Amino acid sequence: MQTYKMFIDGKWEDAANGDTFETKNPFNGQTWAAIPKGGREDAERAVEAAHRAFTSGPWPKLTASARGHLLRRLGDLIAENAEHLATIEVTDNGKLINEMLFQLKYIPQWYYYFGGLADKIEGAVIPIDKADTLNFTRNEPLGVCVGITPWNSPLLLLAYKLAPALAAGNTFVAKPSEFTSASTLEFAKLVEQAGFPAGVFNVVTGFGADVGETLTTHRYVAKIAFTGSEGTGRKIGELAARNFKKVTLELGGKSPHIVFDDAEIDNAVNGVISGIFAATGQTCIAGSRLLVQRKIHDQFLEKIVNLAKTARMGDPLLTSTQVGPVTTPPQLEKILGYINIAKGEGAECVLGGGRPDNAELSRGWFVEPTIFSGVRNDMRIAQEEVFGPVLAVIPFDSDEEAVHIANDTNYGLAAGFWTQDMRRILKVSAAIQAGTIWVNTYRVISYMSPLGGYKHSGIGRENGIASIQNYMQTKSVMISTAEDVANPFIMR
Ligand SMILES: NC(=O)C1=CN([C@@H]2O[C@H](COP(=O)(O)OP(=O)(O)OC[C@H]3O[C@@H](n4cnc5c(N)ncnc54)[C@H](OP(=O)(O)O)[C@@H]3O)[C@@H](O)[C@H]2O)C=CC1
Ligand SMILES: CCCCCC/C=C/C(=O)O
Repeated sequence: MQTYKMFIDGKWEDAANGDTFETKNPFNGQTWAAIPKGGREDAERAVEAAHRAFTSGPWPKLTASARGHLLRRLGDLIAENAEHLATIEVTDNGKLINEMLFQLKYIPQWYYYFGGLADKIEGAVIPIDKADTLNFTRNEPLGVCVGITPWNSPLLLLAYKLAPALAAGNTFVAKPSEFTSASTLEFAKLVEQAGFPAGVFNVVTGFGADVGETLTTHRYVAKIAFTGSEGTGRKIGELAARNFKKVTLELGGKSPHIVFDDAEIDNAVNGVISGIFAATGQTCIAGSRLLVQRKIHDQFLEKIVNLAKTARMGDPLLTSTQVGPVTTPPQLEKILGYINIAKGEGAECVLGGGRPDNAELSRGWFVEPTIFSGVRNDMRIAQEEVFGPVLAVIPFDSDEEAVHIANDTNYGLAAGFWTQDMRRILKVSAAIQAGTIWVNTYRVISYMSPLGGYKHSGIGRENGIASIQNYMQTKSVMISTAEDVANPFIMR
């Protein structure tokens, strides 16, 4: 049993009231760590520390190059500790070690990339149409930024927010999900080791309702970057709007994954299976609605069922495991609930549909890879985010119908399709309303490429050069070079 402390103002702290909560391993349901149950007071302390660090002390005096150097040093430390961090993530969220090792080895790139960008943030000199006036712009940091992250990929989704925020000169308070706080606290040790000044990065652990809301409403907080559910995103957006705080929201998805009849079928089968069953379906970009052209529908369905049947469920720390548990007991209940809803709606369960009948797996929070065929796009199983290993299969006839079904959802985070026809690739990728489109591949992400949602899937884009603008504001400076300032009562 491991005991953690929070990281506030460069110090390792218990919650003000001394409370802790347990964090459990989804593979066996066992408690493995105690996390401080921070509350309002702790959240306020963290924001105040971040505010002090932003306004005084060494951080605002650092050159942009020095900030970049610190970020690159942090990237190196993450790389050196990738295996340890990946193991903590797996113990906390049950994702496969293969996936988390890949993530942890890739995450340093965010700190290198945005570290490299820190000293390339330039203003402009604008030739305004005013005589004797020099006009230039400065891109300035916002102040205290808050990152509220979910349990599916805690350190990756933190990197999306923290790396550009620090590169731009802000300070930061992180609030990880109550279900997966340990990795962010382990990560804070590396921030300390990298030599960031006290208060520049803080972690408050605890529950969304009190810690999260305090962070969202505190008057010193300038910006909230959130990844999570649509419902919590809406709450955060509403609270932030009342005080004109800036937000980036990366919310849910019901991503269409389309297979046209000219697709390379074996590649498409592999892409579709990994699109929904990798990460046990617990990813906002899961390809959870499979649209298959009618001509190949039955053959394709048979192939994916046969492949999904072979998935090895088990200990996510074993590299041979292909499907791990779901992360939380509420999530398990939610997924089983949706499976019942789909059955009640008349969809045909052609694979899985419950918890595995296996003594070892029954200790953990496992759901069988599940496939429903005969789904209509107006069913709840096709419209609502399940966030689990549940695939809804819908037939279609024409390209127009595929695009119509793909877009007939409130979400618009991602989409994928498989075809060999270049004209179709260009037309369909333009017609689908989603922030990321994959063609003949799925779930590829890069620190260099913007991602985010259309419609209810969110506001703003993370990653890519432009995302650093989410953490800056522009000031326009006008300097008169005129010798006389005349005519006091007119606008200049
Ligand atoms: N887009 C994505 O990547 C994700 C989407 N989801 C979707 O959300 C569903 C539910 O998962 P859940 O964990 O409840 O997701 P939430 O959106 O509730 O949680 C995400 C983060 O927000 C925090 N939070 C919760 N309430 C508030 C609040 N009022 N103010 C500020 N922060 C808050 C949570 O803290 P705490 O953990 O303490 O509640 C957590 O850190 C999933 O089934 C899935 O559909 C979930 C995870 C990721
Ligand atoms: C297009 C949105 C991409 C979100 C990437 C984050 C994914 C995390 C995960 O799959 O765990």
